[in-house]
Amino acid sequence: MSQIRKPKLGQNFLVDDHARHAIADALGDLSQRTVIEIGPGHGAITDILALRAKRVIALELDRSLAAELTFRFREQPHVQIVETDVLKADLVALAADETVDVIGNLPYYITSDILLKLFAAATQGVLGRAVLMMQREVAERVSAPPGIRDYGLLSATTQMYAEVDNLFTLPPTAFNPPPDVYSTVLRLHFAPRFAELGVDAAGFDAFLKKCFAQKRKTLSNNLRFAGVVPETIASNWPPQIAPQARAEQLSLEDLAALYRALRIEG
Ligand SMILES: C[S@@+](CC[C@H](N)C(=O)[O-])C[C@H]1O[C@@H](n2cnc3c(N)ncnc32)[C@H](O)[C@@H]1O
Repeated sequence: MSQIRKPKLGQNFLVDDHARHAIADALGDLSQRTVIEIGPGHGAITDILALRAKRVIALELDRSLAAELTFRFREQPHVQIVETDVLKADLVALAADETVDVIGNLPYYITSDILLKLFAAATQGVLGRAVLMMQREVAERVSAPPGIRDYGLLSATTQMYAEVDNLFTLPPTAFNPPPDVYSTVLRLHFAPRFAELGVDAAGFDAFLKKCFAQKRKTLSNNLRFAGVVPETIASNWPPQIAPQARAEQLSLEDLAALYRALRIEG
């Protein structure tokens, strides 16, 4: 391949044939689905999607890779290659009133930003599922249940928007060039929980940031530090939550109950 790799764009291309099929398989039957692929690269996953999906929209920032794929799929109108930064793409407009799925061996340097972008689209109801490969340590944080060491703001935020399955982990040798880290594939089934838990998305997202601001602090100290009046905390603290609890120990149900009790805005 004549392509010059751009390490800054997270270009570690998947070369394990079994793995690229397993990633596509994780989205299930795609014959009636539109799939948005993030960072198609040389098309390791795109080639499989093109055979299986009703429609594929692949978003690639690297101009020469986008040109390579545009040429390769020039006679397959159901495969659209868009040269763009995924963080600037309008996913809701691309979905065009359908519920679409997302797939991607992500550029790891912007994993969190991509997740936040997907969550915003999920609140618009346009996303079904996503199968995403990311650095193993990040995947462990995303999928950790409360009370586990890895559980934190990223876990709580993700789990407000989606059910998360940790599917499998790949060694660096599955890629060319091999990255320095192991990689894990997660499947997200988007099902935002805000209405069910009686909270508003923007306010509760901001509240979670306050709750998890400093891991070493108790939850009530984090809230005080964020400017919540101590009397408000003392008089509204739900009885089921221990006064010295840390945010990392609490379920989303408990955090939502606390948010409702404190009626914290923004
Ligand atoms: C880890 S590689 C995966 C490539 C291919 N899907 C594979 O599995 O072999 C990440 C890809 O994302 C692309 N990329 C990096 N930053 C991007 C961005 N902001 N928007 C869209 N694509 C991006 C890179 O150019 C690269 O092709």
